Amino acid sequence: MKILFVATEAAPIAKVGGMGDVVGTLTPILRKMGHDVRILIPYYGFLPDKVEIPEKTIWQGSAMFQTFDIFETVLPETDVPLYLLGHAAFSPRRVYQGEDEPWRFTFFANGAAQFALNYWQPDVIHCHDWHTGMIPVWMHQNEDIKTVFTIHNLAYQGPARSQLEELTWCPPYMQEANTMAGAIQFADCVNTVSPTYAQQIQTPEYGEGLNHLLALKKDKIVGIINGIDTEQYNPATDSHLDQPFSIDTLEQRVTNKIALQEQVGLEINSGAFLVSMVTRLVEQKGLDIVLPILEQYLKYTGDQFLVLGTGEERYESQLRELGERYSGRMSVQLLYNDGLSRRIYAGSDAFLMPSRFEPCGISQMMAMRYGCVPIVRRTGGLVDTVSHHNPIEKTGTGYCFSLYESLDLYTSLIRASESYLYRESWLELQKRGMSQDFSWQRSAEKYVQLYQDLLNSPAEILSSVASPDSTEVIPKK
Ligand SMILES: Nc1ncnc2c1ncn2[C@@H]1O[C@H](COP(=O)(O)OP(=O)(O)O[C@H]2O[C@H](CO)[C@@H](O)[C@H](O)[C@H]2O)[C@@H](O)[C@H]1O
Repeated sequence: MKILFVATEAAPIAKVGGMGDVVGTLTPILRKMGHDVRILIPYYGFLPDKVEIPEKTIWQGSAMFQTFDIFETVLPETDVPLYLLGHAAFSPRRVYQGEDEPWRFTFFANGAAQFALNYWQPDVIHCHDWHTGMIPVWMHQNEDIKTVFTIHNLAYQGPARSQLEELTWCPPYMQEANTMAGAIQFADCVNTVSPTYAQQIQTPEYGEGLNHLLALKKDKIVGIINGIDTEQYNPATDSHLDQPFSIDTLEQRVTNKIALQEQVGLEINSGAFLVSMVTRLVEQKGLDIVLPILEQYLKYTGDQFLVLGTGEERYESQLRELGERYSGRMSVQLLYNDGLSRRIYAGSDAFLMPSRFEPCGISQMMAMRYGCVPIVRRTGGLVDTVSHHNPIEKTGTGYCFSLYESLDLYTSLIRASESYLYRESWLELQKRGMSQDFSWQRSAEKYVQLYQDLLNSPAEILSSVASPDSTEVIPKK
């Protein structure tokens, strides 16, 4: 099959969050399975620092009264052909955060559709999030190209219909309120990145205003859990670590903890319980329930707290202020740094992810792979990837709490912190996390099945792709 991934991110060269991980790690696996998979992303200003790009364009096209160039290269360390859509709008050295976002990404989607129609025609265009949401709308009546639309973040829905109409061609049959809604209505298949979240988004609590539409389209919505690149993210071979280790040499992990404490300015104390977060600092990630109890937690315990992330100013400033007051016990790293994120997974004792909602979550899987125990809220993909620790039965991989409330989070933190004192049981917990299979293989097979069903008989998608898990009871908020 010929599949074109169209997205705004692709790890390792243009990654802001988990969508980049998915695009950059799923595509090489699909190619290994024998499919001609290629990626198209915008040609951002910083890309020449990250990948070799020939000066010569391979194709020129036009969209929304503008011309654009297509350059071809290869995603580093893979054999995935990578197309870059070049235009002045993408020259700044950033992926997001411009006032021109609605225009530049609608233009990108338009250019991508032109590219697929006129230069390299795939069997399936696999679109990701609102930025590419108009592609399924425009392709709706094209019988040769099917579309899959993956929701990584339902909260960002793109320009509203009224603004869209000023930007581009909105076909008369498109009645939806914004780009994301258009994609949900017209894609041949919509998927999100975990079975639990696929169910949750059909409820008012998680539907971000689109729950009715999603419930109406439920027959074409599936949940396929994300994987991680287990070769790239392997504590036994990761060159960013001071001391590589495996499940059999877990006692050596402490060297990474000490090196991390030293690097981020925490007191060097291998016995202190070190809890970390690596995250975009946005409302989704649960900062609103962390901040009210953080000071109390630091006062009550001798634990250490570390945050790596960037995002909204209100969160950055509150964290910075607390970090200054609890210097040595709390460290706040307001930056994006892949190497440091790996050192955090390898050196911290616990990884906190108290998300308000979580389509899948990749960080908690990376944490477990590196022997860092997750403390998560039972929501979305966190339900599907982390199970609650039961020291008697010797089961579970982390600490889970249910309510989106500071008190529930606090209780869970204290419980984890106290359990850390029982070293043997903690070691077993770490090992259970490290033994989980988070590789892409099973999910990649589900995507292939989904593409194949789409090309053969669209009506059968759900019966063959949806896993039994997708009928799970939706946990209450
Ligand atoms: N400051 C920083 N420095 C270095 N690395 C950082 C970083 N901040 C974040 N990261 C990295 O970015 C990734 C975050 O991925 P997640 O899936 O956990 O969340 P995100 O909300 O971005 O993804 C969205 O899309 C993905 C993919 O579908 C879904 O899993 C998820 O639920 C959804 O919200 C991880 O690889 C993490 O290490």
